[in-house]
Amino acid sequence: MSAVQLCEIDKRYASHRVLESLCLGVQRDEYLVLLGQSGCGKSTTLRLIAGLESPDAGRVMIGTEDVTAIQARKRDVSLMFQGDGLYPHMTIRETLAYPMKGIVPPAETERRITQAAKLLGLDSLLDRRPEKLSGGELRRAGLAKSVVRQAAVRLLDEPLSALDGSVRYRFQQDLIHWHREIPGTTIHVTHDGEEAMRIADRIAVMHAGQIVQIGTPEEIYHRPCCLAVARSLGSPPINELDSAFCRDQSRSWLRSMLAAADADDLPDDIVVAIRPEHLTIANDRPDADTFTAHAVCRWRQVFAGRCQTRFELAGRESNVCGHVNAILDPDCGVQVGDKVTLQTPRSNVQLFRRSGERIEMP
Ligand SMILES: Nc1ncnc2c1ncn2[C@@H]1O[C@H](COP(=O)(O)OP(=O)(O)OP(=O)(O)O)[C@@H](O)[C@H]1O
Repeated sequence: MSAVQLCEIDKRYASHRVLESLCLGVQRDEYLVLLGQSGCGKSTTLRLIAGLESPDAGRVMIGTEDVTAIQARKRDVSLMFQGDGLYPHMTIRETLAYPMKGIVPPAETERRITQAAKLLGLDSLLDRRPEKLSGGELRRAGLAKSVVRQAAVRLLDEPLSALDGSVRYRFQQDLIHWHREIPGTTIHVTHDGEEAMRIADRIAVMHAGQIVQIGTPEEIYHRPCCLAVARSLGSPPINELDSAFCRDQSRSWLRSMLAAADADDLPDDIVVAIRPEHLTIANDRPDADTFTAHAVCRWRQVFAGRCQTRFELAGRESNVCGHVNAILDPDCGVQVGDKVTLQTPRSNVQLFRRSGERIEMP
């Protein structure tokens, strides 16, 4: 059974259509990350689930209940906004206790606050006001509000934004720990593909007001349904080679790929996409099934056991017809200025139409 279900949701602000026939099913107890570029409608989707916005069409289900017309405060949902959402004039303890006043017995309120403080390492900070906390502590205190609320569905809007380095890493671990320790369904919004990959059970990718693909991080990363999804994950981003490159070097190879896929597209209308970590340096003569490209190394940096490189692709008459990023073995010996042949097995090559649609390979 789905914990949250959005069915055919439309949402407009004046004449601006933000969500269009959006459908999303979130399973009970899963950690779902809603990933998409700025402005694609992620926060609006969270606000609709929380009941802070109403859809123009469609239904919002929480569990088996249709909550489309039910007020926010009557939904079993908590929402952590961008930022911490703390009250400057209250201590953290008072802020956490405030929403439970008159609703939850004092002993239970105290138990929940103690549990949240222990879970998030806030014990010694409960009697401080927000001004006396660091950025990471503020975020943990903000999350504690969701912990004490004990809602079945927890919504987090960009919870890691504006945190950097170790603080960000620590808070990310806190989120995973909290989700495992306190059962519930978590929906986390971000535009950061790496963050989504590290944290999600499943990722739902949004584009232009719709969910375009939903799946495990592995599925989304390795089998994106379109170029927009392929671009949303991976750092450095997926390499996209267009027909200018194919005309010069691998046109017949690409024709055979298209024939194998039973696609009648012309090579000129195709984008060849390869993840940077899938490229290696060819030492022997590659077989006919292998993708190859002649390239010149223009940048190289070894960092954290990875050799990040950028190559110019050499076209006919030595003109430059594109660039690719590659993550190579630090021992591969490639230096800036070296002329090499890059290669990858056919199984690592993904083909897309210029319109963005994926061409399935057999
Ligand atoms: N109350 C509002 N009135 C008018 N337009 C709005 C309102 N709220 C959001 N929008 C518009 O709706 C679109 C989607 O906004 P939303 O905040 O859902 O996007 P988002 O994907 O969460 O973006 P970001 O990652 O930048 O927060 C944007 O173009 C935004 O300007």
